Amino acid sequence: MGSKGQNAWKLADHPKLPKGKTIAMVVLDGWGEARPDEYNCIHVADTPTMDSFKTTAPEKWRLIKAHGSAVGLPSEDDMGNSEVGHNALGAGRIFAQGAKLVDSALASGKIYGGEGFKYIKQSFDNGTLHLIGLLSDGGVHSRLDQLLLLLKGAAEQGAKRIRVHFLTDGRDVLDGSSVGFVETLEKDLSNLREKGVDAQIASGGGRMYVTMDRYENDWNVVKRGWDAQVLGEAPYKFRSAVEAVKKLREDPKANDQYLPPFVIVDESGNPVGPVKDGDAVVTFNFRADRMTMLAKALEYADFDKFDRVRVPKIYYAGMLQYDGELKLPSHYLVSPPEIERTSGEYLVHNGVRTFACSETVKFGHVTFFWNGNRSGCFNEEMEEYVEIPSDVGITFNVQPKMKALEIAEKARDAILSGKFDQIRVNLPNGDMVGHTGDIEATVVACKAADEAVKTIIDAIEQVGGIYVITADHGNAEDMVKRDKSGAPQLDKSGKLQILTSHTLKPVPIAIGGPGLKAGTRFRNDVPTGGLANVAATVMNLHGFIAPDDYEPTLIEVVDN
Ligand SMILES: O=C(O)[C@@H](CO)OP(=O)(O)O
Ligand SMILES: [Mn+2]
Ligand SMILES: [Mn+2]
Repeated sequence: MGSKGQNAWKLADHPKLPKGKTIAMVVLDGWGEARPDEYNCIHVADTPTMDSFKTTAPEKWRLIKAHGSAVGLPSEDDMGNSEVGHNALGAGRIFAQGAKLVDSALASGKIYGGEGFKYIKQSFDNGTLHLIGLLSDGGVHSRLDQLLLLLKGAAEQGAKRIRVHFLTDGRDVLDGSSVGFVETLEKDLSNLREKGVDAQIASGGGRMYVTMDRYENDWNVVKRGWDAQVLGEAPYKFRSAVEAVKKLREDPKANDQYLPPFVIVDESGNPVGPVKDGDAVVTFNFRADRMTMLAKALEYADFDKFDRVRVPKIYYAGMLQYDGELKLPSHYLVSPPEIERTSGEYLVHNGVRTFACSETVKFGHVTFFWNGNRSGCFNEEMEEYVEIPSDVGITFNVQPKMKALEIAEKARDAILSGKFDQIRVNLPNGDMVGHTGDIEATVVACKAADEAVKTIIDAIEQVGGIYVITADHGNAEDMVKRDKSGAPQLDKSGKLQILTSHTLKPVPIAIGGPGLKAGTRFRNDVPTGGLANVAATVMNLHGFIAPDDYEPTLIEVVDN
């Protein structure tokens, strides 16, 4: 529990809304609102439940912002993502997020005076500095410009030998863009070499196949990365990284997200950058979920998830600290946002019993991210978190229904059990299948998510409860890259450019159910409302007024 006294957690009663209603809080992952055309999979799909909210009760349906400054990102060109989206939903306030904090630490130079940088600097005289992370300008997990600044800064601070181990993206940026990012990186590294720094790329692989698994769905992914990055072993060996990516992409089934691991070798065929005793490692992603597993492998003495074979004694720092509860990693270059006093923590102190559920690939979204990047419950007696195992080793276009039905059934049972006041789920389909770029499969995915919503609201109907249905950011509602006028863009060969990434679109929020007091509706004086306004809204529906510093509620109760 937090350090505040019990009284400080007490929420004031809402003057009009009762306590004790069962509330379903549903987050459709990657479900935005966009023009209804053939590349909008939500529009194409049969989604009668989600449609009905909009058409039958417009005063209980609206759009909210889910990108840019509304979720603490540096600019309005930054698409939303699950981390910042669920942070905002759960915390009820907008925190300057990792991307922004790293930008300012680099701009001011403060990053080099911090504890984390001083720690890794100990390797600079005799060791190598390794940088591991996602190579793109997507801005969801990392950013190329930040990596380039860090490389330059580290060299100025005395790093003499640098090795970069990159993961290709194709998920937050267009598939195929990896080659350009590697070329840019190579150029910067060659500038450093001209200045006398021994700087090179040492290994690579696609983010979804190498290193960036999350929530312990498949440790093999992290192992493939470990073997290449730390041990210097991989099925493919190349003399140059640009050549590696180009060659591996020649396989007609290849894409940036799933490139196999490779290492760069010297003229005698030896890997140029395995990690050795006395080296430093920095994982340069600012976002937590897909770096936590590697952080554990790099940091923990006791580790049994795979055979690490060789565990070098290194100075390891994360770009940020990824898990505030586990204090993982213990060294980091930039302090993470301090997301405290989240709605989940308030609600347990006010007697609200919570059930949270998703499948593995989104499980931490409604637990870890929701609770401000903190693993575990606040109070085990008041909360139950249920994880449904995700399918492993597949791309989700082959299984577009994912575990939506199972999640909905768990939620239904939790609602009907009477044991919980809040039932919180994430439905992954629109996002996970949207990221594959497979339009047909994404249509199936959207329908499955809609059916899951139906199961949940039917249960709410039975117990006289309330539902709040929203999303964390867009994805499935737009599957093509567009020009300024909104027309789909073609690539050089005349092919449609498929958008695998999230979008800048707003997301819907709908409230309803038999437990919703008559006269409850969306206010019209918070037109710029965003995800951070949802926490106060949900607190109201539980019968409480949110703390003063929370973003304002979206609802009002008018006397009929
Ligand atoms: O898969 C992920 O890591 C991101 C995209 O990079 O998606 P989301 O934010 O929806 O988790
Ligand atoms: Mn998401
Ligand atoms: Mn996503």
